[in-house]
Amino acid sequence: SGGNRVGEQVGFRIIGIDPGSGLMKASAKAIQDYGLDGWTLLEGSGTAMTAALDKAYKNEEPIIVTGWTPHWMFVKYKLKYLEDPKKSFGESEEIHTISRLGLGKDKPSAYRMLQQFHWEPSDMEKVMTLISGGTSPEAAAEKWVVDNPEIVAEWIKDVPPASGERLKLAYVAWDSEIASTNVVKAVLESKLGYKVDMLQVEIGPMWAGIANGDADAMVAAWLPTTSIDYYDKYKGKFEDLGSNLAGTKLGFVVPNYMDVQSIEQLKR
Ligand SMILES: C[SH](C)CC(=O)O
Repeated sequence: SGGNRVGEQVGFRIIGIDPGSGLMKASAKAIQDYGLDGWTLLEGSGTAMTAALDKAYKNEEPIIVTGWTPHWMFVKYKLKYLEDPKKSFGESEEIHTISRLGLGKDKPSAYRMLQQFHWEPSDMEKVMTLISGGTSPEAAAEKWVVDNPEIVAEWIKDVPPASGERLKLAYVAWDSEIASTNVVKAVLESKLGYKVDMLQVEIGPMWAGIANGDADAMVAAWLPTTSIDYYDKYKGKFEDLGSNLAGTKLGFVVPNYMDVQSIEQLKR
């Protein structure tokens, strides 16, 4: 069947990202749901996954990666999601902003800005694409802030400055969260006078850091499904400030030059 041909072409391997991510959990579920016996989901990182994709794409070689939207890879390459009729990857979700308990009292300006932070997938992809092209995350974020004064004005509406106060943002090194966290930092610093530290950690320590107060906030909670394990584990020990982006997607992603359309075709 098609699964054998495509499977043989990619060595029955799917190139994944960091093991704790919800995307990897959903990917393992898809392998189970579609009966993909003999297939291996390779653990790694977002960076390693995009490096493998770049190499394969340049040589027009077959590859299957775990992918998500928003992502610059859909701007840079001609890619498609494999159809997921069993909905192993769930529905489109939202990314939520999460803060430690008490942030609203201790740092009201940052708290208010974080509550008002909301943008579109196309906004995030602009920053991600600049970064993937070699611009530093800080410079890409600052450029986006300068280029989008009306959106930024919404985020800081009725927010008094807090000159010199410190704030700690936790994040996981996914290209989407590198973009969003740097944009939030740029606005907090340039518009509200905060000194922002960014703490890059794996997903588990990110949630633990918010729950134990080591970090003030993060803008990386994909919900209601992707981050649900951590959301449930730390329930009551964080504050959900709501959605900062709507319209995400998760799945298995392949270059358009591959003749495969659905996850079902991967079955041996
Ligand atoms: C990889 S997505 C940016 C988020 C997640 O999988 O938890």
